[in-house]
Amino acid sequence: MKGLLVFGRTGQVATELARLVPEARFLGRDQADLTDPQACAAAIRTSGCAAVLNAAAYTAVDRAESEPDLARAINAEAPVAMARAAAELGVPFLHISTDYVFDGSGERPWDETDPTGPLGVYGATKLAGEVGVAGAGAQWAVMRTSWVFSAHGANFVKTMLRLGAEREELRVVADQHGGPTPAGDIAAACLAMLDTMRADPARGGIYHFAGAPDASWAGFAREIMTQAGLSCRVTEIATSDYPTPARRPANSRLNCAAISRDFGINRPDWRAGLAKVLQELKP
Ligand SMILES: NC(=O)C1=CN([C@@H]2O[C@H](COP(=O)(O)OP(=O)(O)OC[C@H]3O[C@@H](n4cnc5c(N)ncnc54)[C@H](OP(=O)(O)O)[C@@H]3O)[C@@H](O)[C@H]2O)C=CC1
Ligand SMILES: Cc1cn([C@H]2C[C@H](O)[C@@H](COP(=O)(O)OP(=O)(O)O[C@H]3O[C@@H](C)C(=O)[C@@H](O)[C@H]3O)O2)c(=O)[nH]c1=O
Ligand SMILES: [Mg+2]
Repeated sequence: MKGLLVFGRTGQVATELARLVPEARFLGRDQADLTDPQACAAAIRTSGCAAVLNAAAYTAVDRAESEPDLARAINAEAPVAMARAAAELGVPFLHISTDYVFDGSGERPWDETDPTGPLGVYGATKLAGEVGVAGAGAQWAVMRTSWVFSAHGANFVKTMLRLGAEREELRVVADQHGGPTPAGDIAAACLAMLDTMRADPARGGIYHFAGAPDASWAGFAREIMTQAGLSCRVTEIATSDYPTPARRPANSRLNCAAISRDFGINRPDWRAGLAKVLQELKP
C-alpha cells in the first residue's frame, strides 16, 4: 500500500506488516517515541501519508500495573494525538486494541457494542485510547484483537516452546477463554480494512477480529506442544492457582461477525497459523 505510515517497526504486527507492504514507512521508537504524543502527531503532519496505522503499544500486561502513567501515555495519549493529526491531514487512521477492555464476565462472545470494563491498567489504558481515537475527528477504525502470536517478539507460543523444552509438566490456566490470533492475519486484515476505508470515507468504527476456534490458554498450550512434538504435559489449573499482578478476563471471546459482514474479513484458523509459525521457527 503506497503512502501508508505505520507506528511500530519491531513488534509482532509491525514485523508482519513489513513483510506484506515493505513499501510502507515504519517508524520505530527512535523516529517516533510514543511517550511523546506531540512528536507522533508531528511525524504524521509532515509525512504526506495517505493512511496511518498504529501498531505500537505498551503490551506488558503485568508490568503496566506498576507503570500506569507510562502505559497511559503510550496506549492512550499517543494514539489520540495521532488520530487528531490524521484528521488534520484528512487521512484514515487505524488503531489496534484488545479483548482486555472487557471484564470477562459470562460466556457469550463479546459484541463491539457490549459494555467494557477493563480489569487492569493495560486494558484501561487501551480503552482510553479507543475512546480518544473515536472522538478525535478523523476517519477512524479500531480493530480489537486477542492473544497475538508470531515467530517474532514475546508471546505465549514462544514462552510455551521455551518452557516446554525444559520441563516435563506445565501448569496452565484453563478458565480463561479466547481466540489466539496470528500476527500475520492481523496485518493482512488491517490492510484490507484500510483499503476499504480509503475507498469509502464513511467506513470505520470498532471491529472485533480473532482467530478461531476459541480455546483456553491450556488448550492453546496443548496444541503448541502437540504441533511442536514436545512431550511436556499440560496440566489444567484455575486462574486462582496462577497469581499475577494484573487480573485477566475469563471470557475473552470476541464475536467477529461484524468485520466479516462489513469488510469481508473472516476469522483465521489459529491452528494453521501456529503450524506456519512453528515452521518459521525451525532451525
Ligand atoms: N500482544 C498481544 O497479545 C496483543 C496485542 N494487541 C494489540 O495489538 C497491537 C500490536 O501488538 P504487538 O505487535 O503484539 O506488540 P508487541 O508487544 O510485539 O510490540 C509493541 C511495539 O510497540 C513499540 N513500542 C512500545 N513502546 C513504545 C514507545 N514508547 N515508542 C515507540 N514504540 C513503542 C515496540 O517498540 P520496541 O521494540 O522499541 O519496544 C514494539 O514495536 C497493540 O496495539 C496491542 O495492544 C491486542 C491484543 C493482544
Ligand atoms: C507462562 C504461563 C502463563 N500462564 C497463564 C497466565 C495468563 O493467564 C495466560 C497467558 O499468559 P501471557 O503472559 O502470555 O498473557 P498476557 O500477556 O496477558 O496476554 C495478553 O497480552 C495482551 C497484550 C493482550 O492484549 C491480550 O490479548 C493477551 O494476549 O497464561 C499459565 O497459566 N501458565 C504458565 O506457565
Ligand atoms: Mg504478555
